[in-house]
Amino acid sequence: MRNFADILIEQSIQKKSVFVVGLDPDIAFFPHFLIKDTQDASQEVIANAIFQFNQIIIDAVADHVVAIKPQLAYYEVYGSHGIRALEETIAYARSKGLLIINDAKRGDIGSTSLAYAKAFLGQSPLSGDMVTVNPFLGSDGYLPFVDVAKNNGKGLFILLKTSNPSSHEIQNLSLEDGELLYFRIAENLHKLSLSTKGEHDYSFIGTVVGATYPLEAERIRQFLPHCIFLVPGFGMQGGKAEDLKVFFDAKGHGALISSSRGIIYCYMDNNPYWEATTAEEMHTLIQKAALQAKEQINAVRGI
Ligand SMILES: O=c1ccn([C@@H]2O[C@H](COP(=O)(O)O)[C@@H](O)[C@H]2O)c(=O)[nH]1
Repeated sequence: MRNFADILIEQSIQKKSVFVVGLDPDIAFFPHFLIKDTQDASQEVIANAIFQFNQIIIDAVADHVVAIKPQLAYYEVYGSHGIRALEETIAYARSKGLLIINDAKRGDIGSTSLAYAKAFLGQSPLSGDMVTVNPFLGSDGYLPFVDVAKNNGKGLFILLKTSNPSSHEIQNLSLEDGELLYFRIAENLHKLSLSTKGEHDYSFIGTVVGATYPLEAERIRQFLPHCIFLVPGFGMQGGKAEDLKVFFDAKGHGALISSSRGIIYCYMDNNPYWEATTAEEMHTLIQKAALQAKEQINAVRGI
């Protein structure tokens, strides 16, 4: 049956891109034309600057990315104003034809997970197309996301092997039978993916695998042929384009590669005067960085 993975794959074929830009707005790195006084500005002023920043990025990357990935923490920190900026960003990205991955990493007891799932995959103004989900409360924590995604034609990414340096502390713990914890979660995911495959043979239930762990990714890719990988950690965290091949299937599908700071703050690179960057300069530099990243990734995919 047709599912959200079909939409994702068809859009990435049409745009010739599996690249995703993360929207992690930190006003400490905003040029002065967006905000000058970061200490005393009201939350409303900050939220307006965040939306303006995001609009510039979305305009610059829209031709080169299949989705944007707002990181919820950067909006929640400004309370209701921040959430308003997020809602405006989601609506703006949609108007440019982009898919939206809310990087929220939610997961709770079943009843609360259901509420989270409705917030991020239902009819709420916060709702995107996909959401990241923390599986560490067990299946009653993530199954509500699966149900709501299925009923609304959307998708989710369950954390498996995250990109951060200490991810091994918990995710690589050895279980009694010698299996690693993250791999046990992969076994559950595989079962779910078999019964939720779409026309392109991928489930709408994907998984997060960091670009910083290509060895693990190779094994996970073989074991989970029906799950799309969301791959953060490319760029700023050290994930390299040349290591990305193992994240894809033989057709160059099956993974979305995401970068946040490496793209959205590229105007700071080697520029001691970055605070004076103009909107036009920001647009040009970010567009160039997104195009370059897309092409590097496509080269590895053989596209
Ligand atoms: O394993 C994970 C899961 C999520 N993230 C998030 O992705 C971005 C990465 O930002 P960069 O600037 O490209 O390093 C950030 O929002 C993380 O919270 C991750 O890094 N790793």
